Amino acid sequence: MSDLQALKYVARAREAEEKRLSERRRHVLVLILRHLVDFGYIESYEKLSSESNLSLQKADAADNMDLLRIVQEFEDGYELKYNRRPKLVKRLVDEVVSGGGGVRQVPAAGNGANGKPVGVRMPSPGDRAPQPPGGVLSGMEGPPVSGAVAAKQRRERGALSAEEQKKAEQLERRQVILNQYKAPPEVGVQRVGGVNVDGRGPPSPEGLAGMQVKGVVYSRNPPASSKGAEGDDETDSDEDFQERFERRVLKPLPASLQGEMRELGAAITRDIFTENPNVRWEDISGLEQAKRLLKEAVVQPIKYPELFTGLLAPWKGLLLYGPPGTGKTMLAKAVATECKTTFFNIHASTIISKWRGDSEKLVRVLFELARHHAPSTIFLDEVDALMGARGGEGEHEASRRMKTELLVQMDGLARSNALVFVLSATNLPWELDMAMLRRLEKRIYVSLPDTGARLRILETLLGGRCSPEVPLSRVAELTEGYSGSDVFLVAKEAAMRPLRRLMTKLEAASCSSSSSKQEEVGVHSYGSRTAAAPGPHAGHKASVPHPELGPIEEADVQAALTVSKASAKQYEQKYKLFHEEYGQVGS
Ligand SMILES: Nc1ncnc2c1ncn2[C@@H]1O[C@H](COP(=O)(O)OP(=O)(O)OP(=O)(O)O)[C@@H](O)[C@H]1O
Repeated sequence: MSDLQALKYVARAREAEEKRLSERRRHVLVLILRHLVDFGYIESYEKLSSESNLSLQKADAADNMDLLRIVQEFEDGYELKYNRRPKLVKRLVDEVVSGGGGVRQVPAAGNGANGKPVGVRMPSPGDRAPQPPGGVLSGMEGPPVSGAVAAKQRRERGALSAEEQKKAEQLERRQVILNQYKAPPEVGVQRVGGVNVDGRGPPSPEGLAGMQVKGVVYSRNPPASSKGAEGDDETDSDEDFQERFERRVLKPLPASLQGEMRELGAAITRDIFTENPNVRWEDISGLEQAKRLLKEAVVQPIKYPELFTGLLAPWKGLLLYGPPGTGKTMLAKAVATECKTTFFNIHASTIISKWRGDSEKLVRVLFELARHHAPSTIFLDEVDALMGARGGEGEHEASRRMKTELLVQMDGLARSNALVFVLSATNLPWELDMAMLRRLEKRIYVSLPDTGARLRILETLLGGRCSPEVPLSRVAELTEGYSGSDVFLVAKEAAMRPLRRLMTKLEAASCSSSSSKQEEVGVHSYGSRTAAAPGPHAGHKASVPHPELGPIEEADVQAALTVSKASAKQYEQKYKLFHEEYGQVGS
């Protein structure tokens, strides 16, 4: 097998394993959601649902499957195998644990004194290790891990035969492996969104309003960020996207985010792309070099991290700059569609207006979340609005602090190995703060489209709608200086014209039909009151033939060209100058 194939194989295997893990995590969450609803813990359901972006409308426990049944089957299977009931839950307060060598007092966890959150306890040597991946039932294979601890103690006392010794070593190795799967403290199911889900605490009666508990009819809206993800018409690629999204976002917020920071974290999570933006590289006409560079900078380092190390470590800050409407946002969306990263779509206004005064904290939380959900891309659209030159007249103190924080976070990224990229876009690159520009080390010029790219946009939009006489290549030449968005407007204007002609015909036809209807009704009503029955055209327009939408003619395109002008030409020179001075690549 060649090195390249081997790398591909490793990358694919890693992806498959990640996929399995994410699916299992998702299944557990769905089962918990179902359990909460079945037992009336509606507030807890709501919290978990919004935190995990899952709802029972989207996925439910399979028939005859619920958490209680799984636990019962596990207990029964365990008992059958080891002749005793498994211990599933341990009390954390003043519990007396009998270990191999005596009696030990477990301190109450999370009382504030030890700084640990409530309900989370650091592992101690006597703990039973968590089950390995593969589901609760597969965890039954092999003796319980506490056996490894006991064996170790006996071995230390020299009380083991050679064979027992070997077995003990195997058990220890197994424990080490199992420990690798130990859930980080924040993943504990004992507290979800600050709510106990261990069956204690009363269900909230008001939370039950509007909710049919069995077979859930959940009347409230799902969280905004999950809207659209539940559509029926998802294609395969959308499912892939959704799966990737869930793989990252189902992870609860990091435990380090507490109180106010947790709220900010939840707000930012809503800015993660939950729907597939569905922009493929091939949807973007031209800009071949920009596409290639983006792939090289973001896609490949994630796919082949082994190759992008040391000197070849990926760029962490990227800037797309160029005239408005040239496809910068499209490029970013293609990154979101095609790259397997969590995509934080951050508009300058999200950080500035919504969080006035809190922007600095928001930036910190944003980067923390991006690391938490890595590999991630933070897309900062209109980055000039966020990171204009500092120290300007009338600059607000809060804005200055936010900018400094952004720079600090960018520095942190550059130093770390976390696969987090900052992809930013601007129409006004010369207004960017110099320190920020320096940190956006890969600067990609997204220029006005050339003739070939304009022709491709026109063909994509108008192909099949135009009469064969329309010379699209000539139109492409005539639109020199137009941005992709300007070309789109020309195409739209041209396509509107046959529609207007059709509308005129339809209106005329419906006028003549209603006047003939009036005439008929009039004749009857003048004749006799009882004969005023509707005529053949009354009440519907069945006899009016529907004119067809004709093709776009050359005159339509000419007319469209006279009303849609190039909007972005005036700054072309300025972009070129900036590109020569600071840009690294043309497109
Ligand atoms: N290269 C392109 N290929 C196909 N369509 C394009 C291209 N460039 C622009 N367009 C069209 O123009 C529209 C606007 O593009 P986009 O929003 O990506 O531009 P932008 O550079 O981000 O603009 P702004 O800087 O004003 O935000 C797109 O929705 C698309 O219809």
